Amino acid sequence: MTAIRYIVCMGVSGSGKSTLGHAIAERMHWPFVEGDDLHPDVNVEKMRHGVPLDDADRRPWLEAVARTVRQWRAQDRSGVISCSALRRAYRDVIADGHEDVLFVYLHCSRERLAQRLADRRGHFMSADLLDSQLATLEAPLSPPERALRLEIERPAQELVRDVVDAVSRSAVD
Ligand SMILES: Nc1ncnc2c1ncn2[C@@H]1O[C@H](COP(=O)(O)OP(=O)(O)OP(=O)(O)O)[C@@H](O)[C@H]1O
Ligand SMILES: O=C(O)[C@H](O)[C@@H](O)[C@H](O)[C@H](O)CO
Repeated sequence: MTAIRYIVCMGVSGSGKSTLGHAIAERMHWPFVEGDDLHPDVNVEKMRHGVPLDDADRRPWLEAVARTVRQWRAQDRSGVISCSALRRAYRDVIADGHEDVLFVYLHCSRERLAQRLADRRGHFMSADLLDSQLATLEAPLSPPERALRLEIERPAQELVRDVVDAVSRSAVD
């Protein structure tokens, strides 16, 4: 099996992608890129106003995420990135035909997600967008995709350990 070199923390808004992504990157000593920082300003304004993004809005953003992974690969470096990557077609853009990308899918109940978004301060994402995010989500199926589903109710340290184990196993299998 191809060794995992890139981790995409994916899931709907508020599922904990940034939080877990940081923790994984720190544990692995890999760089972390916050996928939200790659949105064009026009997307951020839409989300701030509670307007869901569509496929056309997401295209330049997904291309920027894919470019980040491509640059890491060209430099022979590993990395972790957060990106909702809600649909299979979006993940295909990011994986770009390579098998070295693991999608870590953060799963959570709607109630818990709504609570987290309500409690969160200082983030542009409107909590009103949760239902459209859930409607858009196509949960990854592994196989054919290379994905690891994690229940985010579990302690963060355990989630990090599961990801590290998956990466380690992929290097020896
Ligand atoms: N394991 C956890 N346990 C409890 N709360 C958490 C956990 N992980 C994240 N949170 C909290 O949930 C909220 C959402 O987390 P985070 O910003 O990491 O999600 P996200 O998926 O990156 O969101 P977005 O896509 O909207 O940027 C934050 O307030 C964060 O502190
Ligand atoms: O795909 C989308 O609808 C959005 O881009 C979001 O998911 C954000 O990037 C992010 O997660 C918000 O905080």
